[in-house]
Amino acid sequence: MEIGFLGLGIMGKAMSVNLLKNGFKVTVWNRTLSKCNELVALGASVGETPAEVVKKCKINIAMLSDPAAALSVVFDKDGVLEQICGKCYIDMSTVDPDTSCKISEAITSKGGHFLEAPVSGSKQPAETGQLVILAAGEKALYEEAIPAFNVLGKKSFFLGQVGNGAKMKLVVNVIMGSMMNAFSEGLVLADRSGLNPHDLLDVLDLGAIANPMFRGKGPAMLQDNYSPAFPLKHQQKDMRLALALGDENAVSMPVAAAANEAFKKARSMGLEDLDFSAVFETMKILKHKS
Ligand SMILES: NC(=O)C1=CN([C@@H]2O[C@H](COP(=O)(O)OP(=O)(O)OC[C@H]3O[C@@H](n4cnc5c(N)ncnc54)[C@H](OP(=O)(O)O)[C@@H]3O)[C@@H](O)[C@H]2O)C=CC1
Ligand SMILES: O=CCCC(=O)O
Repeated sequence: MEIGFLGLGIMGKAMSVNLLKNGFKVTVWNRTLSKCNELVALGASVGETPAEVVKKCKINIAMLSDPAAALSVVFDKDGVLEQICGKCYIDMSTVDPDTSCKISEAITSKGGHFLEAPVSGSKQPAETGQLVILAAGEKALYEEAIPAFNVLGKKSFFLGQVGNGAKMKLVVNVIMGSMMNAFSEGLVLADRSGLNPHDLLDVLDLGAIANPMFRGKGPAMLQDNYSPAFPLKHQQKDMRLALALGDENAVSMPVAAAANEAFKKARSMGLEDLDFSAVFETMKILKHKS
């Protein structure tokens, strides 16, 4: 199966490398075209534009930063829409349900097939094919994409109509963003009240709230190491989109709203390209001042 892959950021690069290593032919495109070179060295072909990739490949995957990028790659000149008739488009970016529906309607009205399939899991699961895939849209395309999903992920869910994948992803990430804030506050509180925060990590890891995120990110955070796996700017984007979903559905979300403010504060401090765990830095400053 030949797959077109649009967007070679942290996730897209790891996912397309994984597809190549597992025997798929892959044609890649990235806005900054030079990022395609590493993939070419591993056997990928390159398309000069999204339209060129879609013209060549029956199944196309996108992994783009945000709603604006997802819309631009589909609707702009030389975009996906120009060649989509009879072709398949799977958007794995994290976007809001409205963006996903807009893309779906445009693609299907041109005779293309659409699936949204955002993922849970970060850089390392993308490298090792351990993502959790949250698909929704055309069931026949979901079934056709299973061989690729089986390489990219450890489990795929089909969630029904377009928008449900986006909603599930936003709900997961709003919980994750709130947890990261609570974790950061706890680490600062332990430190400022005279405890060893490394002891806190050990205690947490043995109790009812042990989880891979605390276990994986905690030690790095205590060394001020925020090498980006999931960039903070994307986590804040997901908080913003999840809060908008809460707004639409009259769901009061005070915890998420407070967490969003901390991520915004981190962006204002220039931390947007670091890992989202860098929100910890905002807590350190606040506690210093108090
Ligand atoms: N990192 C993670 O842990 C996870 C991320 N996600 C989601 O996956 C998506 C990608 O994340 P990630 O790989 O980390 O992000 P990166 O910031 O590393 O990559 C973003 C990609 O989007 C492209 N892009 C940005 N703006 C535009 C535009 N206007 N037109 C065309 N292309 C554009 C970038 O191109 P260029 O190289 O030219 O800048 C790059 O290929 C996001 O929606 C994110 O929320 C989901 C799960 C985990
Ligand atoms: O959207 C990003 C999710 C990151 C993760 O699941 O660790």
